[in-house]
Amino acid sequence: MAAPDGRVVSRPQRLGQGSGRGPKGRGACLHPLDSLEQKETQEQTPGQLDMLRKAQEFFQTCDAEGKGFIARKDMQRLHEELPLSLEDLEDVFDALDADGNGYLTPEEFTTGFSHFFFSQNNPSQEDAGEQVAQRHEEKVYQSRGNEDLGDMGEDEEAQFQMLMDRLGAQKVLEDESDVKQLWLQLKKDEPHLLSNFEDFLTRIFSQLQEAHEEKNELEYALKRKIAAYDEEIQHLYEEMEQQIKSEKEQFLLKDTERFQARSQELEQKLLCKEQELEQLTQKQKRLEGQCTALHHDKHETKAENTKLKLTNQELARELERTSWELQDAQQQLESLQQEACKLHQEKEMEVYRVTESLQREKAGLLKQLDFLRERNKHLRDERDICFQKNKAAKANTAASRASWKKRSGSVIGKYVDGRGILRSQSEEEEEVFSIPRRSSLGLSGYPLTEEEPGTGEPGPGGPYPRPLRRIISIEEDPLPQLLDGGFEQPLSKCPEEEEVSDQGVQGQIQEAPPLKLTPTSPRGQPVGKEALCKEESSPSAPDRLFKIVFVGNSAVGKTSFLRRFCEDRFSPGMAATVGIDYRVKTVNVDDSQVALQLWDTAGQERYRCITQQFFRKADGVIVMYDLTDKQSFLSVRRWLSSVEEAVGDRVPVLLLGNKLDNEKEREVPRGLGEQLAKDNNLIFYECSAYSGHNTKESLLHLARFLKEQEDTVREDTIQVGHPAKKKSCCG
Ligand SMILES: Nc1nc2c(ncn2[C@@H]2O[C@H](COP(=O)(O)OP(=O)(O)OP(=O)(O)O)[C@@H](O)[C@H]2O)c(=O)[nH]1
Ligand SMILES: [Ca+2]
Ligand SMILES: [Mg+2]
Repeated sequence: MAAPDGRVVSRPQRLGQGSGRGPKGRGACLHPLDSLEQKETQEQTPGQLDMLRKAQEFFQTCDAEGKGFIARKDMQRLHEELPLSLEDLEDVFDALDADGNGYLTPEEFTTGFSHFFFSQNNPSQEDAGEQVAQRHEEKVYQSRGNEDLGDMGEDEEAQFQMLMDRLGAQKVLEDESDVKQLWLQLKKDEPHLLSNFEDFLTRIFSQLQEAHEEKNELEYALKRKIAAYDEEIQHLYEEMEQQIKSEKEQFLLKDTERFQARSQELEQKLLCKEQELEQLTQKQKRLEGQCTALHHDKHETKAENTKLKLTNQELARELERTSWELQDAQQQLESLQQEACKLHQEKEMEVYRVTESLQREKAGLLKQLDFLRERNKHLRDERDICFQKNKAAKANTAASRASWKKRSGSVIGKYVDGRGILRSQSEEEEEVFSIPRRSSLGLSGYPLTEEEPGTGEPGPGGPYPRPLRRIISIEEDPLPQLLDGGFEQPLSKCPEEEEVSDQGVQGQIQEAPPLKLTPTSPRGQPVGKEALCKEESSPSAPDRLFKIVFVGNSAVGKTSFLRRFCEDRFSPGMAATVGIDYRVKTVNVDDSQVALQLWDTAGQERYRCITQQFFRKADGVIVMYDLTDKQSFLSVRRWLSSVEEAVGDRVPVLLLGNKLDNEKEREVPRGLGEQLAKDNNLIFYECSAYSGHNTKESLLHLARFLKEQEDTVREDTIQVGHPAKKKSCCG
């Protein structure tokens, strides 16, 4: 059996508790009776046989089922046969169960049973005292047997009582009668067994007594143990109670602490809430105050509102009246504006007429000048002839001729050599093309070049007297007299006539009749002269005028472009423009005549400040670059910014990439020009003054744009309160 602590505890097997491991399991093959019979045959003693039989009988009584062994409870069946109590029988069983396994085999039973009887037949093994006692018991047994037969004698009674006393049976047995009867029977029937019986009884009683004592002891030990357990339990209980008490106290302590903390917290919260409540009450009071104030205000506002409504109505009436008045004023203003417009146009035309007359005067003067030059030439020729006659003066004449050749900038010198002989045209052309970018002169014809200072015309009366230098300003607005009745005839002839005139000097000599002269030099074309030619298809006077300023680096082809546009001609090797020049050209734009005053500026750096001033009165600007010259394109931005500096972005700008004919030397891709135009809101064309490609188209585009812009502005100014806006050029 396994104890809780793991140790194996062995215990004597008890009936009813055991696992049923009976004597059969030990291989007891012999039937108890067989073994008894064997013994019977071996042991010849008749007493022993009797005893064995008796024992056999007892065994069979107990083992009624024929199991072959006797259990503790089987022993109780002997209660009726023997004068023994149930407790006594159990004690007997314990005594017989020699190996203590809880079962009595037939051997154990008979051995234990016959022990008493055989001990009598082997006296050598017993001590003498015992033998005496046995004999005495025998006698008792015998006497008892006698008594049983008849009435029991007093002697036998005394004997039995003595026996009982000796055995101390009174203490153990309650009723002696059964034992007495058995004793008597035995004494009478088999007196030799009496002593054995008495021995048996003695043993039994002594064992019973021992058992009793043991029981008492055990009872006592049990009581003690119980007391100890009780005490221990009591102790444990007390300890537990103590513990519970302390736990309780601790818990209570904690609980109270918690409770206190919680109550403090709650108190604080309560305090806070109270404060909040107080604040809220104050707020409520304040709001109530405000409410009442607002209520009052509302009433006041209501009254005011009605007042304001009335005022509003009055104002509305007034507004209506005012708007009527305003409308009247607008109508008046409109009519005034129209008048002003008309006046402006008239003024413009007046100016145009004045400048045109001036221009005519100038043309006349130029012609006079040419005539005078011619006269001068003739005079010189005459003089030269005179000189030739004079041989002595020959050397002097040669020296003077050499000095003339050096002055490339002089004009009259071109026509006269040192010897007074007219130079041939081919000679002059050679000179022109050997200096590719020679400067031309400003509009008014006065030399502006600084690279040729001191280039004087050594006339017969010493150096040529130079008049005051002057650059014509755009503000003066000089215009050829296109609108005058008689302009057409003389002006249409101009280009051919002026081909020969040089811009170098313009005397104030008058009254000389104009002469038709032969062209002397392609470089001699006066850059400052006006292209007074009018479009053949426009017989009527122009109804508006636009001033357009041409800018761009030097040599991009501005002058060439203007020449192509105005005269439909191209002359290679144009001289660089000096100062400023202008041409006028009338074009047809959508059934209306538009005069374009085209201002040709000098691209050279030193004239920039002059150019700048001309932007201010410009209606449009043309910025030109040479598409075979990257640098000229890079300068476009600078030109644009100086235009913007002067006029902001109110003026439309046409960007022209010239020299399209020279495609193989192109340095500026078309895309770049387009992109630049797109970025700056410009009109863009690539053109060629040489081939005439896009010259008319581009300028007509600009003219149309200007016209449309002006139309819009006019419309806008009529509508009051709508300021004119600049239209997008490249849209
Ligand atoms: N191939 C070619 N050459 C041109 C074209 N236009 C002008 N040129 C030449 O370029 C040179 C300069 O021409 P100009 O018209 O004097 O240039 P510009 O812009 O007036 O120069 P500045 O007066 O100094 O500002 C001349 O030799 C012209 O012959 C063109 O369309 N094609
Ligand atoms: Ca046994
Ligand atoms: Mg030029």
